[in-house]
Amino acid sequence: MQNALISVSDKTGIVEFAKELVNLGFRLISTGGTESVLKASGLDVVNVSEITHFPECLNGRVKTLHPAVHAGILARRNLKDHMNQIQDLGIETIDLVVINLYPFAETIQKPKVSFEEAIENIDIGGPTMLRSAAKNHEDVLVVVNPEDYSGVLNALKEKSVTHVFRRELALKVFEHTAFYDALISDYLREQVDGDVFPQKMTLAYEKVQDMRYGENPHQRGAFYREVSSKNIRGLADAKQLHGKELSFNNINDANAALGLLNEFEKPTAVAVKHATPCGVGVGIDIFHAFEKANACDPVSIFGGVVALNRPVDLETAEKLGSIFLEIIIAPDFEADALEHLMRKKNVRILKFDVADTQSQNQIVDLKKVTGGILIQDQDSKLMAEDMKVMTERIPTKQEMEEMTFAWTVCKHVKSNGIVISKNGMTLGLGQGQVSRVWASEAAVGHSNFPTKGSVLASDAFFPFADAVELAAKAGVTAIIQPGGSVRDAEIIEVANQYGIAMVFTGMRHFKH
Ligand SMILES: NC(=O)c1ncn([C@@H]2O[C@H](COP(=O)(O)O)[C@@H](O)[C@H]2O)c1NC=O
Repeated sequence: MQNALISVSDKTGIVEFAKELVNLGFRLISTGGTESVLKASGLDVVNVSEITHFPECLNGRVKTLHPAVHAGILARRNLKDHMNQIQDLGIETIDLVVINLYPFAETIQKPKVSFEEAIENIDIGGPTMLRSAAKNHEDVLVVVNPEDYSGVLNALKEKSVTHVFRRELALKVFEHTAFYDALISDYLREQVDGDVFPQKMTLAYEKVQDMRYGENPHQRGAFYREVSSKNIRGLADAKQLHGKELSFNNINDANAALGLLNEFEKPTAVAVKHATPCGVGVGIDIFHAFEKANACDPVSIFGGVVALNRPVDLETAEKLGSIFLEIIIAPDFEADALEHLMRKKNVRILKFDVADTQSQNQIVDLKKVTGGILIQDQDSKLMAEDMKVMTERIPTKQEMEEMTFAWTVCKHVKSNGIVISKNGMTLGLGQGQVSRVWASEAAVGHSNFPTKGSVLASDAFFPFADAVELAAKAGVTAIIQPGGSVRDAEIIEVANQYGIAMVFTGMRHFKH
């Protein structure tokens, strides 16, 4: 008779699975809680202590950690010596191992969980048996995921348990235990020093969905959610109210829109195309904010993403609905507004409140490079200090406010980045250019509105005075930039010549 050892925290489907195993001729061995559930359904179960001849002890810290269990799992059936040894020791083989672990992830994500409770939810016996069984997968079937119960039963019934199938199950175990341990080390690191640049880096992500394809149709893609005690909220938590499944590019673009929107508290609308802002507006209400974002570049917004930080009313929905958009994201939608937007078959409507992410500035930023990964703090600050006025002319209060807006947007544009704005509305965005003067030309050149009386933000210092000359000709009255160029004196002098007010922020915002 073959032995199946079952010890599960998540008891979903275990009774049905165990019944079928009995029908297939397995004897069931189990631990306390699992044994009770199985026995309650009328199954015959041997408690593991009858195998180990040792009682469960230390409040369940030691139940299955015993040579009788591990030798029974690890003995190689084709090695006579192994089989003789276990026979001499009076140990029976364990042929099927069904385990799922203490819910460590769920525990550390509970609000105000104590350190003690987290530690008690580190499963020791379970991973040890899983690893033993996965190591000896040629002889032992190992099931870590309840979703595999039916597949395993089918394979057993049809006598079609192949080497490939065994290996697949073993792989699932090591993926699972590696993920589990990554969560534990992440949690402990948080408790110890919160070091975000540890010597050994492990990350815990679980798949949310496979995408139809990646950035291009010939690339495959999938979306993963970060799992940690920090309970990071992001697009994986957005509720899709309408439209087709999100694509790889949709998620990337929406992420860029939310990152920028996250900076603002007043009613704000952000339009993004190809992960690049193409219009940002701050208004007295969300309708006016969106009108500004749209007016900035009504051409590029076509097929783009719009993210808003206030609920959408019918008036705003009518305006949004008049444009072809891939995605609309807002904290909520009034019933008539949603009904109006849902008339459009293709638009994806996401309910997500960016305010929920506002305390998440501890998160690191990862960039994949060939053969490695770059990790840095998020660019979560705006300025090193209050704006320092560098010119003879001091900016007006209105210019100061406008420069703060332009600077905030500029933080989110690809370098070299230049933003021109007026009245809480971007007029022109020059981004992703390889020279600062080209970025300035693009910002001025793309404006649909007169730039006279506008302000200009530059994500890094001006290497030359050419961009300032260009801004002056465009009618820019105030410039915000980090400063720090060897030519700062010359650049300030040019600003003085044109009566432009210039402030330094002491902080650069490259975005490569
Ligand atoms: N201590 C042990 O030897 C041990 N052996 C199995 N477990 C875990 O105990 C859980 C099942 O316990 P129960 O059957 O008592 O509800 C499973 O999640 C299993 O992974 C153990 N618990 C923790 O390490």
